[in-house]
Amino acid sequence: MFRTHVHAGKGAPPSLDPKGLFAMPKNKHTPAGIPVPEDLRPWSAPWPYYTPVDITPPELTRKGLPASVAEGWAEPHVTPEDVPNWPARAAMALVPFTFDAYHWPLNPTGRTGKTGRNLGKWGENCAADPIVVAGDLDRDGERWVLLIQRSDTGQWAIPGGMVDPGETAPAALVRELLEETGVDLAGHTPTIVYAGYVDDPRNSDHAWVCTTAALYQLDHTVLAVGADDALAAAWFPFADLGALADGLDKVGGRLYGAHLPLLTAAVRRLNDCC
Ligand SMILES: O=P(O)(O)OC[C@H]1O[C@@H](O)[C@H](O)[C@@H]1O
Repeated sequence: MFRTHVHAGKGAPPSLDPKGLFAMPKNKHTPAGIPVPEDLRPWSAPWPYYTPVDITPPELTRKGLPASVAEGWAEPHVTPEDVPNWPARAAMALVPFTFDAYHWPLNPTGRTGKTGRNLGKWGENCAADPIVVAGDLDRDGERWVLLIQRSDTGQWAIPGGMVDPGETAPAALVRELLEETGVDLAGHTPTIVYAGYVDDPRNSDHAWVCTTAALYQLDHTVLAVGADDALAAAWFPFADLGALADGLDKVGGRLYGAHLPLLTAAVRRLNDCC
């Protein structure tokens, strides 16, 4: 049985990923933050002259925000101080978080070296990630996972996306999969394999992604076509993460590294139950 230990945010161990195919995502639209030494990540560690990089893109500044709000993906609050319902948001959070002295929400993993917002919302942004697996190792000698190629980083990722306002995570799993691949799994009951923080390149000290990742198991692969913000959709070998690395290597692809903990959880679940 394949086993590996993965620290979220650190990528895969070199033995598993000698070619660096599971690298952490780089997003050309998000500047790098300042380096944060491990011992200064916790908010409790004093860092008097901490000056994170503001990663807010033009479409989320005071001037650009109205157009983004009209497009439906951004909330209208220029700073966290404008958000009216922090107690409710904190109570509903997938991963608990605290606030600083100015009542700005603080990233639950600590300092990121980045400030501002390059996500739809301040604080926690909820995503949903459908991990669709086909085939049976004993029956077929292989198992496959459905990935899409992201248009922002060019890396291969789970076909997930953000949960819309008023939408549930189960509904978002089905909607995102359909939008990005054309695969309709409405009516299927998936198994949640991961619920927590995602090491997304757009995360900052005050806005970050958490996700619910759920496993769907199909008997056979089905037709999948990249659509919406996916450049392509394809099935990759998924007997274990080594098989996935080999499959990516064959097409010269790389994994969206932030999804490695989610896929690791899926492999563990599959191998535990079979
Ligand atoms: O694809 P968009 O909507 O940009 O962002 C959501 C995705 O980004 C990741 O952090 C999440 O795990 C999810 O897959």
